[in-house]
Amino acid sequence: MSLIKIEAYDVRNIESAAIAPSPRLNFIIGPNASGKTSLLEAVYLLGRARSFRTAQVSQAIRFGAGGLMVTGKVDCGADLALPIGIRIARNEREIHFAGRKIQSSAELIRAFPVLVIQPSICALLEGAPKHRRQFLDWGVFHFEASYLDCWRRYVRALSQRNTLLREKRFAELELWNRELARYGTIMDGARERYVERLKPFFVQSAARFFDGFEFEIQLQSGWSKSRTLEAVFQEDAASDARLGYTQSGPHKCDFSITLDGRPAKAYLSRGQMKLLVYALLLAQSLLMEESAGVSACVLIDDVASELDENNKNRLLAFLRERRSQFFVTTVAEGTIKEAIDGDAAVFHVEHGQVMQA
Ligand SMILES: Nc1ncnc2c1ncn2[C@@H]1O[C@H](COP(=O)(O)OP(=O)(O)OP(=O)(O)O)[C@@H](O)[C@H]1O
Repeated sequence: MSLIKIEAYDVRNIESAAIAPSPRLNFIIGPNASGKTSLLEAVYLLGRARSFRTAQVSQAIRFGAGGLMVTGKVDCGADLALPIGIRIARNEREIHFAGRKIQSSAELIRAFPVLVIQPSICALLEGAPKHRRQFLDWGVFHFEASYLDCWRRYVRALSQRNTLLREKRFAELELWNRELARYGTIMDGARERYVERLKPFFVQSAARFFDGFEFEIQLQSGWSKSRTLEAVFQEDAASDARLGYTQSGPHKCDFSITLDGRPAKAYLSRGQMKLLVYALLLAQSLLMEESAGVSACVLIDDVASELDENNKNRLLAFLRERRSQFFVTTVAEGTIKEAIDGDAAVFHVEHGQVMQA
């Protein structure tokens, strides 16, 4: 899936921009603070209905404007291009896809899968486990149609169980323990399958940046598999009640990456960590491209940051081989010059104005 047209209004410093991107590589070039990230933000909003820069999407509205709007056309293959659009005002949000208004951002996420790689992306491996759960869940969501429903039911049951624990209403726990175990077990199975699918693609993409390193992804389910999930919830009820929350379960799931059996994040340099995260996210897009029959649009903000010439060139060579759509920003045209081929589109951004080269 790729965006073949995009119009953005009042997104950060962009008052209005209209571009016709390439279905493959798109380079966005401009000085600091010109609006390159703002353009990526517009694309991200179309696929996620939220910002990748801030938790409050309203902060993406241009100063002084009442709301922002992004519209586009998604090429779904087989000569089918569907309109997509989002409008965000301070207290309301409206999403349209294929000519109708949609209520949940889940539909949008499915319609236009978008991934972002930004300078702070190392948080994926170095930050809190919630980043890694989001990474997994976004991936699983595109493979298993029932996953979202299951995840929602789990979250609801978890919240109920935590309330009962805090209020010491133990007689009512059993029902929620069962509900939680039922959906938690399904979620765990889906995450395990996803990681198994991802592994060969991760090995493939990591091999592009690291010579002779053997990385492995280790999934931690969130509880010790020596007990069933239902047994965990039943047996831990007393200690959970003392804490006031459910200590174990798929909501505590995490994964780590090891290098020859050691935690990679303890040994790699900053630049290597960045490459490892690149490898992980590109593996996610590769997996989609090869197995799910759809491809994600990948946004790469400030491609040259922290990468040496050799690694940056390896990355660009890798992108050129892919069928996915990429939007890549840089401050200096020289950094990406060699990757500009006949299929690529180049955009220059200055003071919030976007010009197609
Ligand atoms: N809501 C907003 N309204 C107007 N301007 C904003 C808003 N949010 C951020 N800006 C400004 O928009 C400008 C462009 O920011 P952006 O992050 O897009 O720049 P950039 O080209 O990616 O720069 P860099 O290369 O430094 O990362 C900045 O001056 C920023 O302060």
